Amino acid sequence: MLLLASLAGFAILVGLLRPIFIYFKDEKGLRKFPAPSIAGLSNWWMAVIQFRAARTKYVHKAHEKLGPVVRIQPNHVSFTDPRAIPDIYSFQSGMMKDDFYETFSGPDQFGVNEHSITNTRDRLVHARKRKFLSSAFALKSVVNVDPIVHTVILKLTGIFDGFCTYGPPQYPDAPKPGFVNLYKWINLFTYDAIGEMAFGQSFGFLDMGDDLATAETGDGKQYKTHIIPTFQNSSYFDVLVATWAPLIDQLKRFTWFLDGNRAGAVFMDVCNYKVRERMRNGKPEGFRDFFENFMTDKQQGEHNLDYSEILRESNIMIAAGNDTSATAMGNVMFLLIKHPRVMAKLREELDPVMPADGDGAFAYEQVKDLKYLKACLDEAMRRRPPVSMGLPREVPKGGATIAGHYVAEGVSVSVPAYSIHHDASLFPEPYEFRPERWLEAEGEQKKVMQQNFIPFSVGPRACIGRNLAYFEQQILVATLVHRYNFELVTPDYELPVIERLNANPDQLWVKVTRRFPMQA
Ligand code: HEM
Repeated sequence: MLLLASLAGFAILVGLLRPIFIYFKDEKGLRKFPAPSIAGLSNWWMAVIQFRAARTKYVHKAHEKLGPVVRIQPNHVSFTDPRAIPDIYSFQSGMMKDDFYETFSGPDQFGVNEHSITNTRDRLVHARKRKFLSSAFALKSVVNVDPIVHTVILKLTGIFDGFCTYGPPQYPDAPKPGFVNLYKWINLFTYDAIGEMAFGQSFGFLDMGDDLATAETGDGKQYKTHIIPTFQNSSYFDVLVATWAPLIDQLKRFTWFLDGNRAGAVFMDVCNYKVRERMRNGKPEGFRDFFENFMTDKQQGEHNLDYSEILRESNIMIAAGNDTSATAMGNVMFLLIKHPRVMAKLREELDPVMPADGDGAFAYEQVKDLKYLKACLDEAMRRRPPVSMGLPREVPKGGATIAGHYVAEGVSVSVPAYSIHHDASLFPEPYEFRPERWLEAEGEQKKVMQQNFIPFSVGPRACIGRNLAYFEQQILVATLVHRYNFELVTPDYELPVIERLNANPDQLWVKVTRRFPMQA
């Protein structure tokens, strides 16, 4: 007994002393970088700020206090010097995604552990996937689905028109009667839209007014799940666990009973159902959905992907295609409602474009070149980037010089988009929501702004869905702004951020009324 207690005591002592020993030994020369609290010594500082769903906020504060280079984990250095963007993310940097991304892998319902385009760390595997997926998201493919998305927008406007006439249902969690959670409705829209665009079949969430999705296990059992909280729980849990990247597998094994741990598998079951449904139904009539685009090339040659890969990449289309876009649209709507001057100016641009006998939903052709609309979208993604945190990359063999600082190989490095977007030397008065800055800037200033605007990241791992993201925002935001007035619960309401993987807005309760008489 005594021997056991001594062994346990010894193990605890080693567990406590090891990080201190590593810290002072400083083999990678990281002690020269300042660190907030115990971040240089232990991963607990990161774990706590992730647990609070506020990683970027605390990393940003650490930079404000300690300067442009900060050690935010024992093996992770964060940079807010803009020179670090190409040094870390460009093609030439030679950096790959680090082991943080392993948290998004694991066996699927058939026991296969296939990496997706977003989390593979293998250069060749990534290049192959990027090639067959990029045609699915090319601007031409996106524009092709405009009539399909149009019908989904009309469904949403039909529902909102009903709210304006009869009042919305009584939501028990609404802070005031007659208010609706705009962010939730936008998220129902993004699911239905990606269902149509990617698989030729909507999720049917707008019709239900709810996010209850069908899921299918590997052995064919079907069940229902609320997909929005499922995805949110899963990404919150995965990112928290990734704090201890080398221990991800063990941590997941010992936390099997937590909802967040199980949520990833449930989300995969929803994707499995969607893919199986698409395979049963065959291709949709009249247009090429993204599924067909990535299964075959332009000459109709089959890519011959195996089911695990089809499932993984479909999962990414559903996950990446929803949460970021809904976040961006929730944010821009909130910022427009908060800034009536900007809203009025945007309407001046939109009103003449919608014909008097139009159906109320903008077509892509009508909005694609509207400059003020684009400036509003960019300004919102600058102020509230949907992916705010620094995306970690691993310094390759031989080390690297980042923004003038030598960093040893194997160290994780990152640049948080939020901090770059709020650097006053790049974006004057950075906390102001002023879309005009994108139209007024000229010459060198314009170049600086464009180079340091990184909501979609840059380089080989930059967002592949950027065209789709702008397309959805342009048509939906234009339609909502043109057709409705929105009122916040109180004019001074500030929309909180809940940072899981993406920096999601909290609930956005608004009162919706029609701008024009009901016939338009
Ligand atoms: C406003 C909306 C969006 C934002 C802000 C956004 C942002 C980003 C960012 C920052 C990355 C880099 C992630 C990393 O390095 O870990 C990324 C990658 C990616 N995004 Fe998006 N995204 C958006 C919409 C979409 C959409 C609509 C899709 C497609 C359905 C999509 C698909 C992807 C994919 C597949 C990757 C991985 C690319 C690769 O590793 O080669 N995204 N996105």
